[in-house]
Amino acid sequence: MALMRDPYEFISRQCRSFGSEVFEMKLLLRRTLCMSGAEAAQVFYDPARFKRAGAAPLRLQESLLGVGGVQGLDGAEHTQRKQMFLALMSSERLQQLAATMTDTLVAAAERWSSMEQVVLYDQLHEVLTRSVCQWAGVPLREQEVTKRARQLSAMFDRAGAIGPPHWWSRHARNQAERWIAEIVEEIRAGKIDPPQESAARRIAFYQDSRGQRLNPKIAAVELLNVLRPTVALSVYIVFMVHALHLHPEYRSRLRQQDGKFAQAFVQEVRRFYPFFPAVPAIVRESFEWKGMPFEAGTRVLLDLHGTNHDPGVWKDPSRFVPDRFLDWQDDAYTFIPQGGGDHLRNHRCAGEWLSIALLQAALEFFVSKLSYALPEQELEIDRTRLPALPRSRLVISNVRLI
Ligand code: HEM
Repeated sequence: MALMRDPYEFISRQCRSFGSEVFEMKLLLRRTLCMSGAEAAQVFYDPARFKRAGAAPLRLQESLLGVGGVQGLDGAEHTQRKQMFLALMSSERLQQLAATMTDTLVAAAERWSSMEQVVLYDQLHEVLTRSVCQWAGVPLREQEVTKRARQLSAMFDRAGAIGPPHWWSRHARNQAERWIAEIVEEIRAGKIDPPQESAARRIAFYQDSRGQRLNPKIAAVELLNVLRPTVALSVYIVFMVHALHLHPEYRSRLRQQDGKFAQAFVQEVRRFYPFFPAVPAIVRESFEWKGMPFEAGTRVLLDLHGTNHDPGVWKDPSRFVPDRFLDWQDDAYTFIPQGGGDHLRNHRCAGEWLSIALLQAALEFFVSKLSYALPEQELEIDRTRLPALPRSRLVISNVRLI
């Protein structure tokens, strides 16, 4: 299928060939509308027009997302659950996680320095698993780190695959949900006592509008909604190291200047590199847009990657130019690598600020704290896999802490 063969470019390419921001196609035998661009995003993030219940394909719920989590909620129930996630993201807490990740990177780099070659993508899964479990109040014994890192990474790294890798992703989700549901029950029983402000405690004791706690399986889905995507930041960190390698001219500015240029660099990594291709929703009530009928119940995909590369908004969109973000006016619909609209009212990523904080800390680590080389390898980005990655998964060598 064309979308699976070319997940990142398909929608924007078709839009260009039809000369329209919206077109119709059949996806898994269902009529599906695909939209691209900032204007499309503004319509897509209007909760009066779209809902999320039933939007995600079953194969993604069984692997990447889980069933019963915030992604599939609408209206007041969504806002209340989303508030719980956003309450975890104070800047103080994010700085704590960034500091934990940097310490974990330093410890890992000591090991890497005795290795001939380090496959960064794989190593980062363990670094981020250790860091986020500690921050979120999830107990993790040393001997289970590798197993849990594999389970958390399989949920995003294999979810989009076909056949056995996808089944492994589903199996990993089942195992991880069982692990976390048990932890939730132990927290409720007072056998584990994570810190007050931790995700594990907040989610275990979260109550809905009727004063009901989440059932342990759904609580596990939500706690995994914090752990899994934090480990998925390994994809962006690999892209960041890839960008540093291809653009060494930025290194001295990153070392010398205040955080503003580092932030611009991180934003450009999020804009430029392919990660989440598109997000789905269902038309709530029929309406028409750009001459296209949007009938109630139709599935719609919003093109995230294509919107971030819209030549009408971004000058030379396929060039990596961090400076474009130095005077960029933040807006909710033109730059949407982690969804658009409002973080509370819409389904925009709950972990966007966390992502930026960790990417900035990782950037500082790779620029100022680590010396390394890139041996010969296939650095070309494989855009047919989901998520896209350099074919080599990014190998570094001659690692030394500075
Ligand atoms: C690794 C980089 C990340 C990417 C590319 C990413 C991307 C996204 C995207 C595209 C969405 C859906 C937006 C929509 O449906 O409109 C989303 C939602 C979400 N993300 Fe992220 N995300 C990332 C990291 C994180 C992190 C670190 C966390 C938590 C710590 C997180 C938690 C969530 C949650 C809970 C939702 C559901 C929000 C809702 O349905 O209201 N994500 N993310």
